Amino acid sequence: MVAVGEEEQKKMEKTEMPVAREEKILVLVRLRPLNEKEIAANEAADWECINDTTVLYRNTLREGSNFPSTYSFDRVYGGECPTRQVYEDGTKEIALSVVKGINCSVFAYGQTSSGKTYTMTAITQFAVADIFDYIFQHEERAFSVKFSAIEIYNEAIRDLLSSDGTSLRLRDDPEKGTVVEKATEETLRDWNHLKELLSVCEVTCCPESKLSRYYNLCSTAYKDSLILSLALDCIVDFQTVESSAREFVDKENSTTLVATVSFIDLAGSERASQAMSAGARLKEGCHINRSLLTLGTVIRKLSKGRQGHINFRDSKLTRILQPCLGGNSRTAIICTLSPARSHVELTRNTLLFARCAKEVTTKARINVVMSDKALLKQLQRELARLETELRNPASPASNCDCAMTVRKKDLLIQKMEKQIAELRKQRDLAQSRLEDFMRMVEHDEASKSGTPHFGNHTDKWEDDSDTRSFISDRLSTPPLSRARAYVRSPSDEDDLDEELPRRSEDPSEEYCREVQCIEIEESATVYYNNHKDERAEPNDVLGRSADANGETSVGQNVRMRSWNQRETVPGTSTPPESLGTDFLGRHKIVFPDLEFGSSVSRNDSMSSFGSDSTGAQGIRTPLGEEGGITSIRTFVEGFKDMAKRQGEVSNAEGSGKMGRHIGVDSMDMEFERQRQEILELWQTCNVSLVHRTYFYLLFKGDQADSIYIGVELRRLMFMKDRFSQGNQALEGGETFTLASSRKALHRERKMLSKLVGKRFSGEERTRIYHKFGIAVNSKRRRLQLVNELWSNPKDMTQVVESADVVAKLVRFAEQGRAMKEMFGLTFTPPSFLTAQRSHSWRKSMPTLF
Ligand SMILES: Nc1ncnc2c1ncn2[C@@H]1O[C@H](COP(=O)(O)OP(=O)(O)OP(=O)(O)O)[C@@H](O)[C@H]1O
Repeated sequence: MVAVGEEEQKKMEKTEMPVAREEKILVLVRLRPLNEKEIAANEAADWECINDTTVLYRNTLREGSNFPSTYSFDRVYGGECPTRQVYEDGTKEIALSVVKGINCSVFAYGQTSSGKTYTMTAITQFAVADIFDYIFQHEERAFSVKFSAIEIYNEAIRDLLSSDGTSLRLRDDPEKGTVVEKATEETLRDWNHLKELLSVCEVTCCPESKLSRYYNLCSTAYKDSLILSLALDCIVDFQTVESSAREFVDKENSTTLVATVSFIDLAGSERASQAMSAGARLKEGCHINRSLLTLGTVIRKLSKGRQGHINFRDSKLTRILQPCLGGNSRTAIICTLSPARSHVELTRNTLLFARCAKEVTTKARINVVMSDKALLKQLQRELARLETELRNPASPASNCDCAMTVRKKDLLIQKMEKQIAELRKQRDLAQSRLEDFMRMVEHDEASKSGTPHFGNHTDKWEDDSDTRSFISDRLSTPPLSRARAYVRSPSDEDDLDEELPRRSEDPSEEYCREVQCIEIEESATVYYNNHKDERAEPNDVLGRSADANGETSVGQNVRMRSWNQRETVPGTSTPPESLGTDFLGRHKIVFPDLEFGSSVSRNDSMSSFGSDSTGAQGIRTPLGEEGGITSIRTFVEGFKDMAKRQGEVSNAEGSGKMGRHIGVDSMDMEFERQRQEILELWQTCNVSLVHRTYFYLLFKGDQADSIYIGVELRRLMFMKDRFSQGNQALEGGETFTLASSRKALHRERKMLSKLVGKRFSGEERTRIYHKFGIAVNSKRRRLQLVNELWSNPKDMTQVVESADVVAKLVRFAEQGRAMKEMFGLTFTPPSFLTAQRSHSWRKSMPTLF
């Protein structure tokens, strides 16, 4: 083996060829002239090379066909073009790569008598001559050229340099890939020696083989060879070239460049149907068909990018050609064509093959083989280094390695400890939820059997850490500061989906924070403290009292805040920020978002418009210069009317003037009407689903709840009015429109959809999907579900089910009064009011879970 030094190898790699270079197969097309027979048969030449790269089909009679009329390749050559040019243009560069340690191959593909052998004969001669030329010109390098030749015939491989005629086997070599086992290799001395060897091949090859014809062809210009070509798969000439710089020969640390150039003359590409179809010929036809069909399949698959299995092993031909087709080789394919009209289909097939072939890439690299000595030396060096390290663990290098390893391990341990802690947390949480669930079951059973259950709920409340923290958050954090914590600029909106999960691992916490309160500070307690024993003025649950002018005013700094302080959910905002008393003792409402001033004194005499039983009429007035005032007035009017009605009802009931039966009926109807209106307004104003759920579950239509319901109704009407006028609502420095409220609702639905998988088991989800008419296997079913939630205010069953689902998603536990207080409405209505029966919002709560 001849060797080159490492230095030299590096130099070659740098300057002449990268270690591995990906390139497409070079595809050349050669169109031969009409042969004598074709001319004699008056054949027309339908194909023409119109420039260096394009072949044109010029049969105008067939213009209507679906086939393209032009085909382009790296180079095309017409009939007049000599083989020398075909060789010089591209093939030479590829073939000579072998002297630089790069495998290469040149093969000819085409139908019988299209000129494959004619071309390959010359190409092989030119290439071998040039290789020797190169060798002689580079005396500083030591070359060795070895020659071998095989033929593949009926899927049998024969060694053409051996006379015993036994068929050779293919072997998969871990380093060299597929090799022909025991093939004779002759070291070439010069060009004459090659000619001698070729004559040996001529004797040993199949009498009908291509090689014998090859030599015949040298003296014959034309031959009809259809049958002969079918009798042979291909002839492959291998020339293995090894080289090194002479100065490194026999040096211990030497390496060798080894590469092979293959010249492959394939059989005709005709289909088996064109083969002779009897006896031994049929068998030959089948083999040929198999080889060439496999070649076609392989090329087609490779041209599509090597996806899936490539069936190289389906034929001997493709096994041998594997490196040339997609591996470590530079490859040129010369596709030969006949221009005759009678061969148009075969010509097209060849062109299609060529088209695919030009998409195939190979990745050739310089093949460096180390001599045994060099390899041994390198291994010894490596061994010595490892031994030194073992003997001396304190060496700086190993110390450094150890320290690095320890650091890595430490980090890993830390990470795992965090994971363990997280898993523990999750386990505890799961446990507590399980306990909750068990309590709920117990509670349900207890309530069925008539046992009071509020205590159970209280237990649940105390045990549910999420809910507890939520409630304590609500009660301990001032609503406005909480709101500020969630203020977003409009530009943040688009990022919400990405941001929300980062803000909190559990999205439900976000929702807990979103549910805010209306605070009527002091009023309730003040009223209650002042009037708990004074049933003389029981009719004003707002704590209003008649002033000197007989006007009714809101008592003791009744201040209102939003049910939902989260500014990104405008549907839940409440317009008046505060109601206070002005210097006259009359009560003022402060609307920081209104343009006409920060404070408007309320004077009942201004209130010329009447409100209906709900106070809804006046609110239709637009918020203009005057309209804004009237809307506010209406808002306040509503409160008065509401309180008045409640007073009347209470008085009537208290005095017994109205029959209880009549009172109950009318209140039921009123409650129903208000409820329906609120449900619809929630939908219209895009109110948060969590808010709807909390409100729905907390306020059941008890007498004590009527104030909340009234406030909610007015708030929503006010909001609807603002939105319908295209106005914005300002809340905590942030403005909202109907569109932004819709966006906020959309975001909320998305967040809720993320909780569906967390909060419900598979079985529960199936039941819920079923209830909401969502196909269990449909795409994005969670999103479908949350889109359905609270979507139809007229469908009470859906409302009830939606409330249940959302409550479960945000882990709401019905806490009655405690939750109401969390909302900030801390009225304690007089006992005669609370003594009434309830009109439940939740008429029938289906069992979902
Ligand atoms: N470019 C050319 N110029 C002149 N004659 C050519 C050319 N190409 C091929 N021929 C002639 O066409 C005939 C068939 O060529 P050749 O035997 O090389 O075809 P082939 O494709 O190898 O066929 P087969 O598959 O049967 O081996 C030969 O007589 C050859 O001399």
